Parts: sequence; structure tokens; C-alpha cells
Amino acid sequence: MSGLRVAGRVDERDVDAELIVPQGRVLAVIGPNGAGKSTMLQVASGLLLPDAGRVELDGRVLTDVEAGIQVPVHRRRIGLLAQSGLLFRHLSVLDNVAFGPRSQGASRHSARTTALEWLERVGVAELAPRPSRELSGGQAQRVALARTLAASPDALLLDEPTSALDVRVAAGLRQVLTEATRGLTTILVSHDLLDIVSLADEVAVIENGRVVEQGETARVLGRPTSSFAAGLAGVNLVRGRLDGTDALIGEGLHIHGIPEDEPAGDEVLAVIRPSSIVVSLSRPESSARNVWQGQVNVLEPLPHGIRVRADVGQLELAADITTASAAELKLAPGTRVWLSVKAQEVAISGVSAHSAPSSGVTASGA
Ligand SMILES: Nc1ncnc2c1ncn2[C@@H]1O[C@H](COP(=O)(O)OP(=O)(O)OP(=O)(O)O)[C@@H](O)[C@H]1O
Repeated sequence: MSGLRVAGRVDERDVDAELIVPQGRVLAVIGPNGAGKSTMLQVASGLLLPDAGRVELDGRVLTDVEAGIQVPVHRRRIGLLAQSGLLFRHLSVLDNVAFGPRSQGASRHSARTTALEWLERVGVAELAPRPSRELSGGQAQRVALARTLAASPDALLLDEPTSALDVRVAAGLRQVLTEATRGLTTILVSHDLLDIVSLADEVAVIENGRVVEQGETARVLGRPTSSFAAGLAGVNLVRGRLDGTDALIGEGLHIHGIPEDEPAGDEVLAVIRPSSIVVSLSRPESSARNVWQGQVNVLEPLPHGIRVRADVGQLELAADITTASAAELKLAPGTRVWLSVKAQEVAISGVSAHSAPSSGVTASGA
């Protein structure tokens, strides 16, 4: 196959997952802490031999446990950039980046030329003569990226590449990464929504060592079927049974929505954006088909408003309102409220084979 396939079972860590990245695409792997994301990167890079599994890159078998194959890390042609890329502190920036081509047999001159080209591409050519121990975090991360790419890997693994950097520096690196990953088969592990939306073509969600959801980035974040993806995307995800064209939740609570596809089974998911829910103190006289009575559970500040988390039956729904409406409504935990949302604002979809949302009903959050 063309691209990267990483299948691994690591019993001690209760991880058993398979990631497939088509050639030239970027797959983001997301999931809660301890879910197994780094473990899968370790299996891909050859740092960890799984109990069972196989790693294949563009048709080359890099790991095959049954056949006793484990190609060593430096021969896999897979580049790894971690949270804070480690550099050789005693070498200059240029020599750090020239290290890869040099160890692949390039002459000193040609390795340095390649290194300089990469430093230019990541925007830090002027740092070439500097000792690498003098770099700031953001500079060091760009140099580490140049070093990884100068070894001309066939695939790239990015492990939380921007998480150690402050917001502005992270934004600059993200831009460089967008360029660098174009056309390069890449797995990105990140908790950062901006990394994911700007870099990833597809997203896989790992929970408890298993892939529970995978698909195009826009689909996974727009219509998530796992609690984790819903939480990351900041939407309400409600699981129920199909009743006509609506979702039926628990004790007779109907959610009227628009079915997105032909649900295969009875089980469906409704996705509701917090900003599409209207909060009022008395029953609204709108034409919205979903009108529920609830009670404010907690209020959270947002950059441009307030997120109201309210209990509706056994659900907790998040609704985002402006600061002005919050002041007008004088909401507090315990306030009885009405929540309303138009059916057109509710996407109802079937539960696919890859989705196993946790038994709860709602996941939401910034
Ligand atoms: N070196 C190790 N030895 C044994 N168990 C480990 C080791 N590293 C991780 N684990 C365990 O394996 C499981 C998966 O961990 P992993 O680091 O892959 O998760 P993760 O999704 O990358 O988490 P995070 O987002 O916190 O980095 C966890 O239960 C973890 O405690």
C-alpha cells in the first residue's frame, strides 16, 4: 500500500489500534490523556515493539511481529518531532540540521547546503551559525523540524508539536508545519484544535486504546460521534434512538432534527451547537420545534459571552449566550430556564461501526 499503516497491540498498556494514513495525507490522532496516542507513535517510529502488529510504509514492511521483522528506528525513514525537539546542544544549528543528510552518506558540503535550505524553509536561516543551546523554545522547535525534514523522511510523526510554545510562537510554527506537511504522509498527535483544523485532512479518535471514530476533519469536528471529538469541537452530542425522523432520548424526550444520512440502525446521534440554543426565562413563543424546560447547572465565561450548562431531563446541554443576554436574564445555578432550538439546527446521524460514544448523553465544552 501507498501511505502509512500502523497496527499494534500493546498488552501492558491495553492498546490495540490501527491507524491508516493515505500517502501524502495528514491524520490527526486525538483522545484523552492516557488513551494510547503516544504508544501508537512509538510503534510507528520503531521505539516500541508491540506484542502483535505490523507497520508498513509505502509498501515497505517496517514491523511485522509474527515474521520477526523490526527495522531499526534510523532506517525506517520516519521523522519524529516531539513536543520539544531535542537538539545536540554542543553542535551549531547548521550542524544539527546537517546531521541527517550526513549520516545518510552526503558529503559535508552537500549536507550543509541541504541543511541551509531547510533552515530557510522554516524561516530561521540566520540562526545557522549559532550554538543550539542558545535558542528560544520556538526557534529550537523550528530547527528541530528542519533537522527532521533534512533527513528526507517518507513519513512524519508530530507529537504535540506546538504545545510547549506560547500562543504567538505556536501560530508561526503552525504555519511552517502547514507548508512542511503538504504532500508528506503525517500523523499528528495534538490536543490543540488549531493544529488539527489547520493541518489535518483526517482525524482519528482514540479512547481506551481503541480507535472509536475516524473520518475527514470537517466531518469529525462538525458531526462528531465520539464524546471526545464533541468536547473538542465544543458541541452537544446526544445519543438516542431513531423515532421517525427524530431522536428519542431516554424518558420520552424528543429531539427534532434533520437526518444527515440514512441511519443504518436504530441508534442515532444528535449534534447541537451551543450557539444555536436560545435560553429564556419563560416559554418562548418562537416556531422552534425543540422547546425544553431545564435548570441552570453552571455558568462558564467564554471570550465573547457565557456558556450556560443546563440540565434538561437526564441531559446536560451547553448553550452559548451573549454577555448582554446573560445580564438581562440574571442567570445563576438553579435558575429555571427554557431552552429552544430549531429542528434545522440539529443534525441527526446514524452511529457508524467506528463510533462508540460513551454511555453518557452529552459531551460539550470549549
Ligand atoms: N513506558 C510505559 N510503560 C508502561 N505503560 C505506559 C508507558 N507509557 C505509557 N504507558 C501507559 O499506556 C497507556 C497509554 O499511554 P499513552 O502515553 O500512549 O497515552 P496518550 O494518549 O499519548 O496520553 P497523553 O495525551 O497523556 O500523552 C496509559 O495507560 C499509560 O499509563
